[in-house]
Amino acid sequence: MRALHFGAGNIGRGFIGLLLSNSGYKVTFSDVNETLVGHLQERGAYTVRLANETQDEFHVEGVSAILGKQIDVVADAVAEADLVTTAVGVNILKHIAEGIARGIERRIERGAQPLHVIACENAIGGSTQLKEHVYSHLSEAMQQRAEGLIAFPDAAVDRIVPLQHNEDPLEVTVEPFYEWVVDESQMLPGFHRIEGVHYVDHLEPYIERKLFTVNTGHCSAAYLGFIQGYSTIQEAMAHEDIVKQVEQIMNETGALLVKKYGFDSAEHERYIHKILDRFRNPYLTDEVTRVGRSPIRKLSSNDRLVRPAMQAFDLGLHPVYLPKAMAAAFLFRDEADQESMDIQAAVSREGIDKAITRYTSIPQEHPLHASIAAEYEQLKNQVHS
Ligand SMILES: NC(=O)c1ccc[n+]([C@@H]2O[C@H](COP(=O)([O-])OP(=O)(O)OC[C@H]3O[C@@H](n4cnc5c(N)ncnc54)[C@H](O)[C@@H]3O)[C@@H](O)[C@H]2O)c1
Ligand SMILES: O=P(O)(O)OC[C@@H](O)[C@@H](O)[C@H](O)[C@H](O)CO
Repeated sequence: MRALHFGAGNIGRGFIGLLLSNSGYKVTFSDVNETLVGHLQERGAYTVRLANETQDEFHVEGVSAILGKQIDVVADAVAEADLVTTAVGVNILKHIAEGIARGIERRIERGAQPLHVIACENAIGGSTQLKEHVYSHLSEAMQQRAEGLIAFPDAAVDRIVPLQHNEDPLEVTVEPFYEWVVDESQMLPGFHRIEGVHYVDHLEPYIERKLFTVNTGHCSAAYLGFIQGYSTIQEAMAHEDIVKQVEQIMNETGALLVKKYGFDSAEHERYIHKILDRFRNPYLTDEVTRVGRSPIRKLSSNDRLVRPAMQAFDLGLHPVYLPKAMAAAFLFRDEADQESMDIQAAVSREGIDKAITRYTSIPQEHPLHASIAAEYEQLKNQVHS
C-alpha cells in the first residue's frame, strides 16, 4: 500500500507519516523544501520522539520523498498511490491541487483503483476545500469520471508538534496525545484502514470540538501571552491569570458545543482540563509565534475565533472572553509573519473598527464588533514592549 503525503513538516513527519507507516503504508513525502526532501531521500528514515518523561522513540523507516515543485513527478506519484494525505496548511491546498488533478487524470486513464484524498489541516471541511481546488483543474467530463472513484473525506487532526530545533534535521518531537478522526460517510468501500484513526459518520461535532477547544484555547494563550511579553506557550501557561482567561474562553466555546451537539458537560469540562495540561507539557517548548501564526486566517469567519463566537451569539449565549481573544489577535505582531504585519498596517491605516470588519467579516452594527473594539482599546496599552 502506497501513501503520498504532501508536507513533510512537523505534523507530516511527527503524526501522519508515523501512523501511515505503522499501518503498513509505504510513505512518500512531497515537499517544496529541497533540503528536507534531500535528507529524506538520502536516509529514507527518521525518528519521532515523544515529549514525555521517558522520551520514547519511534523509528519510521522505508520512506521516500519527491520535490513538490515537479508537477509531473507529483502527478505520477498521485497516479500510483493508494492514499493521498496532506498537512501543508489550509492556504497552501490550492498550490498542491494541480499536481493532484494531473495525477487523477493519469490514474483514471489507466483505469486505476479508487483513491482517498484526506486533508489533515486545521480547518472545517479541509478535504472538501481541496476537492474544489482539484476540480478547478479538471474538465467537466473528467470530474464526472472522478465521482465515485476519488473520495475526499474530511478529517480532524490533533497532536501538538512545535517548531523543531533538533540537531538531526529529520527528528521530530511530538506530544504523546493524538487524535485523528475521519468522516467515514465520505469514503469508498475497500479502504485499507489506518490504525489509530477514529472513523465517524458525521465529522462536524468532532472538528468543531477540536478547533473550538484546542485551537481556540491555544491561539488565545498565544495572543494573551504575546501581550504579556512571553515567548512560549509554556511560559504563558505558567501564569495563573492567563490560564484562567484561556479556561474562560474554552468554557464559552464549551457552552456552545454542549448546547449545539448535546455533549455531556462534565465530560467536556474534563476535555478542557486535559487540553490545559497539554498546553503546560513541561517537555515541550512551543513558541507563541508558531501558535499565533497567520492571524488573518485565525480571525477569518470560518475559523476558531469568529465562528464559535457568532454561533454562540446566535444561540443566545453572550461571549465576553472570546471578543477579548480576538482583540488580542489584532495586537499580535511578528515581523516574520506577513499576516500579522498586514493587520498592524490595516489598523494604523483605517482604524480598529474597519479592521475588525475587514478581517472578521463581523458587521460594524453587530454587538460582538463593539465588544472586540472595546477590548482592543483596553489591551492596546498593555502590550509589553
Ligand atoms: N503542528 C501542529 O501542532 C499541528 C497539529 C494539527 C494540525 N496541524 C496542521 O497541519 C498543517 C501543517 O502544519 P505543520 O505545523 O506541520 O507546518 P510545517 O510548516 O511544519 O509543515 C508544512 C510543510 O508543508 C510544506 N509545503 C509548503 N508548501 C508546499 C507545497 N506546495 N507542496 C508540498 N509541501 C509544501 C512545507 O515546506 C513544510 O515542510 C497545518 O494546516 C496545521 O494547521 C498542525
Ligand atoms: O496550525 P495552526 O496555525 O492552525 O494552529 C497552531 C496550533 O494551535 C496548532 O498547530 C496546534 O498545535 C494543533 O492544532 C494541535 O492539534
